[in-house]
Amino acid sequence: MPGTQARVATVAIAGLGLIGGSLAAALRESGFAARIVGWGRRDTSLRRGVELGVIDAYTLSLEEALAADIFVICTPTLVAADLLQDVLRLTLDSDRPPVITDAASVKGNLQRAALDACDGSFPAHLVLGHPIAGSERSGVDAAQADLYRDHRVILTPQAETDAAALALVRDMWLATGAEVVEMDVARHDAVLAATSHLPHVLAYALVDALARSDASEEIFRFAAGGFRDFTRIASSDPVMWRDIAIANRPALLEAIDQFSAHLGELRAAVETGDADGLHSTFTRAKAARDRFAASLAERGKGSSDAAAVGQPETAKRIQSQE
Ligand SMILES: NC(=O)C1=CN([C@@H]2O[C@H](COP(=O)(O)OP(=O)(O)OC[C@H]3O[C@@H](n4cnc5c(N)ncnc54)[C@H](O)[C@@H]3O)[C@@H](O)[C@H]2O)C=CC1
Ligand SMILES: O=C(O)C(=O)Cc1ccc(O)cc1
Repeated sequence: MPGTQARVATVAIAGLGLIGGSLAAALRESGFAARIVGWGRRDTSLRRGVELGVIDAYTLSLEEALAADIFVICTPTLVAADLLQDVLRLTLDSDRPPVITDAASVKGNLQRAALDACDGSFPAHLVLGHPIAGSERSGVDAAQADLYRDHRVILTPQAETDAAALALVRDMWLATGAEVVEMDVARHDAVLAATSHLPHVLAYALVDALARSDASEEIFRFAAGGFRDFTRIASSDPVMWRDIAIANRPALLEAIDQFSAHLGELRAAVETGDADGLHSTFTRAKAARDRFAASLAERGKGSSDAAAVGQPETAKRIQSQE
């Protein structure tokens, strides 16, 4: 941003897809960093990132990327754990390591990876994070500078976390227009298992079950808006969700089991024609969903639910900022 002093010289983004590309674009637009550099193992998305004006430059050298002030891991969840270990091993003895952070959807596996790489002590320069914003799309071409605006970002600092590192990561996300909250790692993984990972598993399961049924052609031909709304997230990237399901196994199993028990109760109500039971479940759920929709509207995410989750129809495509 012309005339504004950048908070840091360089932010390096590892994994320039939807999430990394949107962060890069937002930070460029806000002037938070003087320079945004992409890092990856192959240059395809990185070259595209420069073309789109999302990043200033890129490197395939991890050592070079680690010269940045902040190194943000935005790769799929299981890759993130391996990369985090490489990065921690390379920076542990450094006098001036970059602040390391990430955007992955599960935090427990990264916390364990960090402890493993650092002989059981949590590194002070690591701040694990998770933006609660995104969509079913992936890749740098889907990046949006306003993806995080008015959305929450969860940071999970530990007792060992350096206060200045935490403040820097907090400021980085605030510069994207997000609201930053802090949470315990286990709590994060339990809450996200229920509100994000379970719904994705259910959407994939429903679409897969119907697609494999004998009447699938007819079923999809007559599916209406409700089916489309319920199943949008089954268009999400299978690699990303495979990684999330594996990384968050205990919490996701708990969420699936609780939901299965609830579905079993609903099944019994349908079987026995328990009109009161069905009516009270649906009434409770409607009230909860209406409260949720109202709170989204209040937080200023636009007039529709679609805007709240960053659907493509509402996406502002990245314009070249060169
Ligand atoms: N898509 C979403 O709505 C959200 C995703 N997340 C998390 O953010 C992370 C990134 O997700 P997206 O941006 O959606 O995925 P994406 O597929 O759009 O981008 C991932 C990027 O990582 C790179 N990558 C893959 N394997 C790599 C490797 N071995 N080494 C280096 N780079 C590699 C890819 O080339 C790509 O540029 C994931 O951990 C995901 O769980 C978090 C919040 C929302
Ligand atoms: O597409 C959607 O509605 C999402 O739920 C986006 C999303 C995906 C993964 C996350 O960890 C957080 C948000």
